[in-house]
Amino acid sequence: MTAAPVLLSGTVRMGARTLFPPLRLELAPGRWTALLGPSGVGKSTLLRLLAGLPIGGTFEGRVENRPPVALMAQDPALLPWLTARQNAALGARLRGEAADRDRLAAVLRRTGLADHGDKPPAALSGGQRQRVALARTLMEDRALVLLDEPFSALDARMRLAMQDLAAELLRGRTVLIVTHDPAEAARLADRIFLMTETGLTEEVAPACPAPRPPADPAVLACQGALLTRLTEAPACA
Ligand SMILES: Nc1ncnc2c1ncn2[C@@H]1O[C@H](COP(=O)(O)OP(=O)(O)OP(=O)(O)O)[C@@H](O)[C@H]1O
Repeated sequence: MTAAPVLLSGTVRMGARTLFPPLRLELAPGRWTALLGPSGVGKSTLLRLLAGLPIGGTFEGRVENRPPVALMAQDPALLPWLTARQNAALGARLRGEAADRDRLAAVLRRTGLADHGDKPPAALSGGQRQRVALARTLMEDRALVLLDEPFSALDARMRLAMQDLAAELLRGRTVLIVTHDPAEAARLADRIFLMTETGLTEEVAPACPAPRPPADPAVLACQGALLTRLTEAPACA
């Protein structure tokens, strides 16, 4: 979809504090990149910069080759006065367009929300609300898709199913997923980066095509290596 890699380079200052030193993150076109790291290190801030959204601090750097973006933020941010179905179709509504009804029905069905489409967010569980936000993201036809802990509220079985669904429906897109789950990164990503206060380091992703079986030996080995690296990384101030 995107011809050139999306490239973010630069540093962020939050008041007197440098959030992260100058770094360079390159997203391979049409591939999944995973970003892991301690809480507060700046992962969501990187996503917001890639999405072209304001951040709490000052960005000294640039984003190059940014195509149209869909962002699934950590907070589902559903509109409480709309139903689950209307929230899933919000992108089209905001653009003054009619949502593709067949696609909407299919996405709601495949996210397990077919029986919940008429409910307001307040009548949904946390995992259901997260799936509405996922459905909203999957409804968008964007070359760059940014996912901030998109499956964190889901039970193990649903998490695997939604990972498979996202891998299927986002095939060919450039995807950056922020996750605290090493197993998720090992299943889904073509490239994996660990973010610490000293910058980014690349970890080796399994070579076989994603989505990978969760018990694949290469996935388990990658998961273990990531977990070790994460437990060694210093916590953020
Ligand atoms: N709007 C803001 N104003 C001031 N500080 C902010 C703002 N947004 C984020 N920060 C600070 O920037 C730092 C990085 O936040 P960010 O949300 O990017 O971290 P993260 O790595 O995504 O964390 P987590 O894994 O907990 O989601 C944190 O110390 C946070 O408190």
